[in-house]
Amino acid sequence: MIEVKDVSKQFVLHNQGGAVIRVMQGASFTVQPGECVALTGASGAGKSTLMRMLYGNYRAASGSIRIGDVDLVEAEPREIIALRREVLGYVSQFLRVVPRVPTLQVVADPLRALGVAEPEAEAQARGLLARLNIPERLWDLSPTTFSGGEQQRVNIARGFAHPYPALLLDEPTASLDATNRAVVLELIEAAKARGAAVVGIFHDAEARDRVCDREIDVTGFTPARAA
Ligand SMILES: Nc1ncnc2c1ncn2[C@@H]1O[C@H](COP(=O)(O)OP(=O)(O)OP(=O)(O)O)[C@@H](O)[C@H]1O
Repeated sequence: MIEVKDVSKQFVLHNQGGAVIRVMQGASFTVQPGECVALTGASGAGKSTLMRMLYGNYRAASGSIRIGDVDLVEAEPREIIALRREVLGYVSQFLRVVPRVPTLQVVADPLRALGVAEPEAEAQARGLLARLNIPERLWDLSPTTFSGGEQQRVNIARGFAHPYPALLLDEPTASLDATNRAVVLELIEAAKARGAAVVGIFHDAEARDRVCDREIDVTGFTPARAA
């Protein structure tokens, strides 16, 4: 489902004399449906950079990243947008939303974009918000003023609303208490059970050990080591 082959990445710092920073070389791995893989490695090793390439925010310098039937290295922006709508979900650590949009709508939006009928999209959003213990009195408010943990749970509800075949998770349990952390781990396990291919960064080692089948240490892809 997710197939990364010989990916390299470098950054050119145009405002610093065109300095070139080579951060990745020869990154190759596959994630099967129903499998969860954790990206590990020391700070600065390239976990976030790899995640951004998997989501299509950064373009790899070479190699291929196949998710579904799209190669993110070659894809046109409209193909990436379609992939994100239908196939590739992403739960980032922080919620980014359009101001003044109510929470219920924030969570139901990905379903509406897929053509799911309004009552069904809203019912699904309500179910997830309740499961993630967001008080019902908050559902009609914009999440911009919510606490860090509340915002993260809204983000998780949004990311799990549609059964994406591929899912990227950036520290999905970072700001959560024990109860909500357990709910998120159950959601990840359920996604795997229905066949999602999951890649995540988990600094929460216990969570990682529970839901991940395998770890990939991205230090193995840093140019000095890979050379
Ligand atoms: N936009 C960018 N421009 C220039 N260099 C960058 C950029 N993004 C990342 N880097 C560099 O790439 C390297 C990898 O960074 P990255 O954020 O991917 O590491 P990480 O493993 O996610 O670290 P952490 O665990 O601290 O978040 C670092 O040396 C960083 O400075």
